[in-house]
Amino acid sequence: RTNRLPPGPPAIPIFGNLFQLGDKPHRTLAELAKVHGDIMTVKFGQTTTIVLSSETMAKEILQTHDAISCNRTVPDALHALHHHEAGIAWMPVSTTWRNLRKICNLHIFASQKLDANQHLRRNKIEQLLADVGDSSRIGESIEISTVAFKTTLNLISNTIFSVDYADSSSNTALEFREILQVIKEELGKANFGDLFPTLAKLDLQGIRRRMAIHSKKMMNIFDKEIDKRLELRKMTDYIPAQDFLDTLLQISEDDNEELDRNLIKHLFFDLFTAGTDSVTSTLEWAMAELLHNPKALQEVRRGLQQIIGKGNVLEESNVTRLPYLQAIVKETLRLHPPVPFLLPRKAEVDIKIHEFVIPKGAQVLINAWAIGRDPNFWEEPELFSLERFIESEIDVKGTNFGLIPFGGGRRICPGLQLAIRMLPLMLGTLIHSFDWELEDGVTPQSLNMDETYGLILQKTQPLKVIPRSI
Ligand code: HEM
Repeated sequence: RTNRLPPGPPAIPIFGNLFQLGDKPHRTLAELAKVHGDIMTVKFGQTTTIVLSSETMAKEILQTHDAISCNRTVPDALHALHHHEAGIAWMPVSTTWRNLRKICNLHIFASQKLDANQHLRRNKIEQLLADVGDSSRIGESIEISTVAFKTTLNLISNTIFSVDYADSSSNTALEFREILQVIKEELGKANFGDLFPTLAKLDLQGIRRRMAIHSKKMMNIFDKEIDKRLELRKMTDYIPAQDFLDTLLQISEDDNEELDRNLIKHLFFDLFTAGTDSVTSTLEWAMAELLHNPKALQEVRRGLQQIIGKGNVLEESNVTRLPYLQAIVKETLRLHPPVPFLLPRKAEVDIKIHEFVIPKGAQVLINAWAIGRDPNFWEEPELFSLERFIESEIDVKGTNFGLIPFGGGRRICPGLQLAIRMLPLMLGTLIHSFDWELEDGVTPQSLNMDETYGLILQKTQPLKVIPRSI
């Protein structure tokens, strides 16, 4: 029987491509995985979506059939400004996409490049320390997602432009943050056009129109950054900034066919939208899990004290010697992958996996959340345990299909290398420099760990903690 797919549950879309069962959105992923096994069909409107929820199914798509499933189904909102044709995350696999990936891998996210601009991130970590230090002096609690977002946005904006976009005193930064927020809200809305593609052009909810207005504003900010830099680059005594912008302008000057201004701006759009919330959410979950599991926190802190020493700062190069710090990042990404269904893929032809055929044109979602908790792959999957990654080869880099928070195959997240530098650096710094107290009445056991399912998997109750200087 090769053409049968199991029927799906009654599902209603909560936004774009994603689903809610019944009235409990935060249980959605658990329901999908536990009730419906490792392959499930969801039909709604004119769309058919196949959800895959096991390591073996993920491997079929991300490895065996990657070549015929590596294009995306694109949310209608992203047709604004033709982003789906120029943005690396959404355009089909093509010569332009390959070039952009090559540029990212070789010139932006390569180890030597990230080594060369780590001072940009170091500065932002010092600012994080100063901000948290201010709160600790007056004994006030902080929302981890707020400081995590500020630091992540600054880390990314400095890595790209050598500027602070999380610095509220500049108008551009303020405007940028507002636009980013509105874009995320529009992208998170249930869009009728995604379910009935033949009606999408009518844009009944105005989502595409508003996306176009805000994306244009964001592109204008990028234009200004590019113009400013081009002026600087004309000066004879200009010293290159070692950031992404300089690198991309150099590549564009060498060969404008390969990379023009439009592609650069759409690339920035994707880097900011893909990078900020995923890192922020992971950091918040990692802190929450450590406070929920004090023994794990002690273990990570002990390692930091031994390797870094009291009063010294953590550097990116120290992380390889801190296995528990690396393990906490992996364990957090296993339990709380920020992009729980990865980004959607599309079956270009009928795809046969095991005894099923995924029909041509169907949207394929890989449930990384369920795979990270699959008892057939993980021992005691609900248990938060750093030990499972000590002396284990399992990594997040797309070759172990039981742990795929960054996806896999051709479309694996290109920001992976940057993310796995930023996360331990921020997390290690917060743990090494401060003791963290939960607010009155909250104990490690009673800390709320509910997940809310939005564009990104978030903590339902933001984590609030009081830092105490060590
Ligand atoms: C914890 C952090 C992050 C996680 C978990 C994450 C996860 C993901 C996932 C699941 C995908 C889709 C992969 C697939 O389809 O197989 C993706 C794609 C992407 N990510 Fe990330 N990401 C993170 C951070 C970043 C950062 C920091 C950047 C850049 C600054 C970034 C840029 C991108 C881009 C450009 C794509 C699209 C790639 C393509 O379609 O060719 N991500 N990411």
